[in-house]
Amino acid sequence: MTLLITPPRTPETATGPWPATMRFTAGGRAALGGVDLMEVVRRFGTPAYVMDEADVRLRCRAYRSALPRAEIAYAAKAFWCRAMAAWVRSEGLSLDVCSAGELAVARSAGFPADRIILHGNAKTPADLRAAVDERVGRVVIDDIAEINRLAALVPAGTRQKVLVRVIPDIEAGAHAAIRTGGEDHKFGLSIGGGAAGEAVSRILAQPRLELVGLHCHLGSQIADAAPYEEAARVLVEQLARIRDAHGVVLPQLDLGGGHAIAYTSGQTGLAPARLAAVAASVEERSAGIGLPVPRLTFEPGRAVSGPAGVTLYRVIAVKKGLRRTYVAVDGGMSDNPRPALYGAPHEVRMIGRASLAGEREYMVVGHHCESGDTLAEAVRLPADVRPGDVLGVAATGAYNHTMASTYNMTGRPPVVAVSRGAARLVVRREGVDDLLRRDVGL
Ligand SMILES: Cc1ncc(COP(=O)(O)O)c(C=O)c1O
Ligand SMILES: N[C@@H](CCCC[NH3+])C(=O)O
Repeated sequence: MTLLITPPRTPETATGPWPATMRFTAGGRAALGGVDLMEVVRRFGTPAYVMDEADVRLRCRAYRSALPRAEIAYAAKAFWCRAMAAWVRSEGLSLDVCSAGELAVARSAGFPADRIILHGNAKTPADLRAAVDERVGRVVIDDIAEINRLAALVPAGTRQKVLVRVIPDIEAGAHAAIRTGGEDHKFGLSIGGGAAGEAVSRILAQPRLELVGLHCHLGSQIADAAPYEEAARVLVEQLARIRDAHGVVLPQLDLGGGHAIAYTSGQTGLAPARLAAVAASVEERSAGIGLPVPRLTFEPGRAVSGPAGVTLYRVIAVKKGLRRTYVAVDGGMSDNPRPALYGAPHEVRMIGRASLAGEREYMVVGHHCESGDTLAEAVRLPADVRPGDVLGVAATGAYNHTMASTYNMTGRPPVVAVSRGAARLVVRREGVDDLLRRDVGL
């Protein structure tokens, strides 16, 4: 197969949605991680999530080199399995988990507990117990009552490090459902309303907890650095207030994640380099008010795993409707709920054969029983696209596998990792047998 030479892309220069090692060939084929994607289809079937290990690693490195003094904690909720844990661990990242389940995957892959931060607005007893038993590095307090609940689990003679999640009251994020930084959301403790201050006082009075800093998370798919600058300003001010009120200098500031990626060729993500300006402003502001510079943490999820993923589908039906032509595939909202939930756009390419038929506009839909089951609206595909063809959907490495469901008793797709010319299964396909095993009825 002759591969078209495309210049290597880095997270800073990439504007398109395809992974770093994606190569489209003149013959209509596509290769990822040096593997012909039709080979992946032959070996693992469709639908299948394919993850480009090199792209993930490149993004981890871009964060570390743009923010050398900051801690980068990958947000597991975006994409999580033991292979991913091994990649981010070996790239020196820390980890943000928000359940005992995400923590269990991390620990089973040997992820060091002291590099793990546990989040959650409603941590269950099992979440808190797992965090303490596993000795995670930090727990982020998101509720006043959680302070005593957590402290009661910490063994005598030890101390659990904690951060307090405050509400910076900044609205940012690509969709209302993924904005988390305002007063009118379920996350964090209000600064203005006094809950954040009360949490700080209570933790400082609690001998089994050690307050090490403040946390905030604004939302997700934020393409601009300005909201982070503003959040940093609010949080540094709070560090100064805590110092003045309690004589305690907190050493850490966690600014959360939410950095945008490109879902289509027209979009640009928030490159890690743009966050370097936020880090610089924290240094300046801290110096300005006589505070030692806190260690910053960033928690990117989507920006580490999202662009690395391509989902492969088989076309099942092509149907001309009143206003548009539908291309229906063998997956849909069960493996990618984002278009239905947030109106998220996606770029789609036919792979596997060349076409000289020109292009026309289609709506790519899934095979589930509802009209909102759309994968991509108004995408251009070859005019002769037909059942049996294979489509690749870009930028599906974040919040696809982790948010997948078994709607209509559809088993979840496998995850195939590609790297240096080899493909390997890292999460197997869920079959009807798996689904039936849970059904203990009759
Ligand atoms: C506390 C926290 N940190 C990090 C993230 C990761 O977000 P993203 O994948 O948008 O970077 C989230 C999810 O929005 C979150 O809730
Ligand atoms: N699930 C959302 C992101 C939520 C981030 C978690 N706080 C998405 O797919 O965009």
